[in-house]
Amino acid sequence: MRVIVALGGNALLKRGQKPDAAPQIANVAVAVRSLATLAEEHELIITHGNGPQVGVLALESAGDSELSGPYPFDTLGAETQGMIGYWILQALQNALPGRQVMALVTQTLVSAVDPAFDDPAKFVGRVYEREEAEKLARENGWTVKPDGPYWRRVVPSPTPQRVVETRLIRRAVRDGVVVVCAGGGGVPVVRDPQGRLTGVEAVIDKDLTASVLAEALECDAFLILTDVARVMRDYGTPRQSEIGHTTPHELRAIEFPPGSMGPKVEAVCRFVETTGDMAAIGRLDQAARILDGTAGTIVTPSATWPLTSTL
Ligand SMILES: Nc1ncnc2c1ncn2[C@@H]1O[C@H](COP(=O)(O)OP(=O)(O)O)[C@@H](O)[C@H]1O
Ligand SMILES: NC(=O)OP(=O)(O)O
Repeated sequence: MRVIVALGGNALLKRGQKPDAAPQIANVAVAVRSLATLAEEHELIITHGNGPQVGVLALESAGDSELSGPYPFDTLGAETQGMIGYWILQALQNALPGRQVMALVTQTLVSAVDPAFDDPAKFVGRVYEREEAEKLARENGWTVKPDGPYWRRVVPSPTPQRVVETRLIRRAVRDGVVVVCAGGGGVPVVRDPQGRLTGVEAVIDKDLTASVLAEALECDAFLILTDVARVMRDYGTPRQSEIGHTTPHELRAIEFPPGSMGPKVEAVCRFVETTGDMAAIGRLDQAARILDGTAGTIVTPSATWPLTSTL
């Protein structure tokens, strides 16, 4: 089987956790332990988020008095691909001796007139109490929005159209390479009328890009790994309950928050509706169990879809 896995940026750097390298490398190790099992049996493509990390780099660059201004978000996105891609690459190489592994700087095409440029929605950086977030927004010209009980900076997040390096990724996967790519949803770029690429100021949702890539690479399964074991109904209320096996039709009838579970649900629904294959959302350390249908929220075209066919 060909399997694509998206690792959450917040799962790699948990809300409230200090953004040092060491805890993130430890979280990568947890993810890679569960991914190595998959790589032994399947073709594997790994994407990852970068929301918390790109915010750290943005703050660093904004605080550097040597610079005439902060680095733009396309450049910061590429930096996070290098940093997180390196952590995943090394952990996979150590876990899978003899297997070829590659981490690729990847660009994702978006539309220059995407309405998302006028309505920032992608959470980046750390969480703040409301008062502090609003003060920082006034001082730095940020937009901030609530993220659960906290507040966070948001930046535009246009819809991913295509991963520029798709053909190269397909070739590497066919050659048996485990490919780490499209980190942070891919560096956002637009193509001008002459066909030239230019970066734009945005952070793309990695779950939506993973869905686009999963379709283009004809993946058989799409897993989103994050910090919750299952998607919940009535999340955050006393009535909350875990969703086990479900369909896009059932999921689309439930409202999920934008910027966190919303894009994940949209990404898995889109993949299942378009391909008729299975997708799932679950915890970072349970990849193999999620793929065999014994953990996570499993999304299939119909409720009677035979889960054992993913084995
Ligand atoms: N209905 C829901 N079920 C489960 N988790 C939810 C739901 N709605 C919102 N969430 C939140 O979504 C978070 C995962 O999204 P996010 O932090 O963006 O993940 P990541 O960065 O790992 O991709 C969970 O930690 C949880 O707080
Ligand atoms: N770019 C992106 O979707 O990052 P997160 O997974 O950290 O939100």
